Amino acid sequence: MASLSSHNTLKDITLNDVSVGYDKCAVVQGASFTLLEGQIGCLLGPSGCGKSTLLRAIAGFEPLMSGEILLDDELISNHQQMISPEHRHIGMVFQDIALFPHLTIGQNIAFGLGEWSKGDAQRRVAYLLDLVGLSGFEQRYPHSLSGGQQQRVALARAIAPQPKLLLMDEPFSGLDAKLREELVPDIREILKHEKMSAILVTHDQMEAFAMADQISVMDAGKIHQTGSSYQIYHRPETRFVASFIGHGDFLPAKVCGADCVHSDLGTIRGKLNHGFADNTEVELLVRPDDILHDNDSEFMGVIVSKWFRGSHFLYRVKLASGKIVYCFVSSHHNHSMGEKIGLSVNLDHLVMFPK
Ligand SMILES: Nc1ncnc2c1ncn2[C@@H]1O[C@H](COP(=O)(O)OP(=O)(O)OP(=O)(O)O)[C@@H](O)[C@H]1O
Repeated sequence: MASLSSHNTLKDITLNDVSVGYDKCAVVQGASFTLLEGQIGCLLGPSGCGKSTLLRAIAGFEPLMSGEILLDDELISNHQQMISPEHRHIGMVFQDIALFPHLTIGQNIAFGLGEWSKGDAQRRVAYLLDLVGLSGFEQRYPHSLSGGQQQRVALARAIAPQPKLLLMDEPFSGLDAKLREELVPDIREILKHEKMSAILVTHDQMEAFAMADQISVMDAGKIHQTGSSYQIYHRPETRFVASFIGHGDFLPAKVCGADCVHSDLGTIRGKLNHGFADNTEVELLVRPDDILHDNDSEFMGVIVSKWFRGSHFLYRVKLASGKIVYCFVSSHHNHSMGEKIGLSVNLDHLVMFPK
């Protein structure tokens, strides 16, 4: 097995057409993306779609069936060879925090610094304790820390040896929602401060939005789209991405020109995502914030469900055609169930899929 020649610098990672599986059966097929130096990537998808398998392949725990993985243009895996995990200079953080219970917090963080001089290791530990907000905890033991504090230590331990890349497999899923909400932006800030390239695995899109610069949305072993949070929410490239990310409905529509469609909510104008011929029957993605409560509109719908969300209501509204759509309305407009309200659509890009 080969070994990487250099480390302690931050690197791009590229996956080219990677397939990984168990017992000759591929569970990840044709995965490709590049993550630039210092960026945080995310593999986002439902349970069982192959996120952890792909992450394990990047770490060097799973061989590739085909394709290749490059770290700073250096081949680390293809179907014939793989650099062993310990020679990849990749750090890992898991859901199961797994700190060493018999070692102090300082010793836990210093665990991967065996080749450093004692003085350098001490300085690195002190620096990281400060960075993760745990100065003064060096002599404590893991059991005396909260779950969030332990996860900060796990992060400090993983980045202590300055890996080329940090891999995080559902690192926040064992924490309660409130703690997660506080910890996720903190961890992002720490990684950005360290200019650390990282890949996060999660099935939680809010976590992905809060953490990642680049999200790869996966389903059934395939990456459907890689892009920013904005791109995957507003410019989904597949029907799966459109339905998995955020709330949304598909409105039956018919193309009526270069920039318009006819629908149950009238003629809607906007830029088309790709060229459909006139009269093509399509499904138009409409998000709750695309549908406006409009008393002047001729298009009416009946409220069939409502949720109070503080600043606004999320209504489910049944159109004359029987189609039901989401609609955000300011919480000053407290309509009753069964009430009819006027609706109009405000879209600048029309995201459509063939029917
Ligand atoms: N060691 C293994 N041997 C055989 N099949 C496996 C193994 N590990 C995972 N699988 C299968 O591979 C598929 C993908 O699993 P994987 O754990 O990668 O998905 P995931 O997206 O990370 O799911 P989750 O979010 O639930 O952890 C699943 O069908 C799973 O049962």
